[in-house]
Formats: sequence, structure tokens, C-alpha cells
Amino acid sequence: MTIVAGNLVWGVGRKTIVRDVSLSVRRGETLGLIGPNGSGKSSLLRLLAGLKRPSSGRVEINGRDIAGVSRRTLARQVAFVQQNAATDTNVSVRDVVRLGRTPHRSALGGWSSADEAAVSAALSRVDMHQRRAQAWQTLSGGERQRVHIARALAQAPTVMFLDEPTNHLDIHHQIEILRMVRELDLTSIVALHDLNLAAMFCDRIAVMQEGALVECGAPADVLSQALLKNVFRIEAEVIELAGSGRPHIRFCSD
Ligand SMILES: Nc1ncnc2c1ncn2[C@@H]1O[C@H](COP(=O)(O)OP(=O)(O)OP(=O)(O)O)[C@@H](O)[C@H]1O
Repeated sequence: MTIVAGNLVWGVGRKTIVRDVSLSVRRGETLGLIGPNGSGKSSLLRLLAGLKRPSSGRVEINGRDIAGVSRRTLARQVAFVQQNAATDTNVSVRDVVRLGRTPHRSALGGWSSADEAAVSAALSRVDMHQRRAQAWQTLSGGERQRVHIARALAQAPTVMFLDEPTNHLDIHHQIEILRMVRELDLTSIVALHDLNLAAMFCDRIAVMQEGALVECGAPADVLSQALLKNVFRIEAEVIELAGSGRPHIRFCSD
């Protein structure tokens, strides 16, 4: 297993936000994290990535408890694509992606051809290579999102956490980004609001409700009519996506 979380609990003041969550993710697997607004998806992702410390419980990445791993070592293994991440405005697209190489560089080492190749490949992967010299502040919301994903790719992580990476993206780029995440040779956990995209691209789906993990399994096992009603408070029909064995949700308008 690449990511193993055991009995994670986190809260603020007297409010418990993540309630006793345990999960394991295999090497190379793409796990979708779904749940209503405020159910604790971002908080859980941040705990798993070591950006927050749990009140109790532990997280192992690549077999090591992350509580005992330095930030720099962790940053060589783990990339995090945040929701609406802010970036210093006075920089180019390429500068933002270059930041992804920081954990791999020594204090005295110069910029290497391997660094350059990683940045170039990451930009191409998200379809932004031709825009590499453009000023960050002139990009659209979706382009910024793709550049942040490129920055994470340039980091060459073994584990990637993505918090609603398809926000702001047009449907072509939503599908491209999720297809890419699935095909990359790394382990990923992706928080998503679009249940049909989660069903199409994730190996397994974990469902959060009020801070707890209430289901985790193959999309076809998890996305039932009952779950959609109980967790998401919607009436919907679940059909099979022709020949794929994956579920597809048809929402009812009344
Ligand atoms: N630092 C904090 N202080 C107080 N409350 C917090 C803090 N961080 C998160 N919360 C609360 O915890 C709950 C879970 O938030 P979180 O962002 O993890 O949910 P989410 O499932 O990612 O939501 P969304 O789908 O809306 O992005 C929310 O009610 C939020 O207001």
C-alpha cells in the first residue's frame, strides 16, 4: 500500500471535522473522494498529505509514518494541487511550474537539464507549453488550474492529492486531466464533485459524510440510488455506462 491512514481524527475547538477515518490506497491506484459540501474532503486530503496534523491517528506514505518525515523529504514524494491555489502574481507560467522542482534541488546546485526536462514535460502534459512565457496574472481560471497541475507533475511525486482539480475546466480539459491522472504511474486521491466523472475515472470511490468515511469501493458498488438519496439528498437513477461496467447517474429534474 502507498497510502495508509489509520483512525484519523481532526477538529477545531470543540468541533470534530474528520471523524475516525481509516483507508488504504494501493500503488498506482486512483481513489476518488466524494461527499457533499463541508463533509470534510479537503480537511482529510490535507491530513493525508501532511499539511495538517491529526489530533489522533496516523498516516503512512510509502511505508513511513509521515509524522517522522521532514517536509523536504515528504515534498519529494507528495504533491498537492489545492483548490483555488494562490500564486505570486508577477511571474510567468514557466516560473510557477519551475517551483515544482524546489524539493529536488540542493542549496548550491544549479538548474539542471533534468529540471528543465521535467518542467517542459509537465507543461506539455497539461497543454500549456506554448503559453510558458505568458504572465500568470493574465491566465484564465482554467489555465491557472492546469498550470498548478503542471507544477505538481514537475515535482515528480509518487503520490498526488488533488482537491477538485476540474474546477474551472471546460469539459475537454476535465476529461483530459482526469484521464491523465488515471494513466500516470502514481498513486492519487482526487476530491471531486462531479459524480459521473468520479465513476468514469476512479478505480475506487470513497464517500465522506459529516466528517466520516461512509463507503469505499468500486464505483459500481458505491454509487447506488440509496447512497445518492441518503448522502447527497437527490433522487437519481443509476444505469450502467454501455459496456464499461461503470455506473452512470441520471439526475431527475423533479
Ligand atoms: N480551520 C477551520 N476552522 C473551522 N472550521 C473549519 C476549518 N477547516 C474546515 N472547517 C469546517 O469543516 C468542515 C469541512 O470542511 P472541508 O473544507 O474539509 O469540506 P469539503 O468536503 O472539502 O467541502 P467543499 O465540498 O465545500 O469544498 C466545514 O464545515 C468547514 O467549515
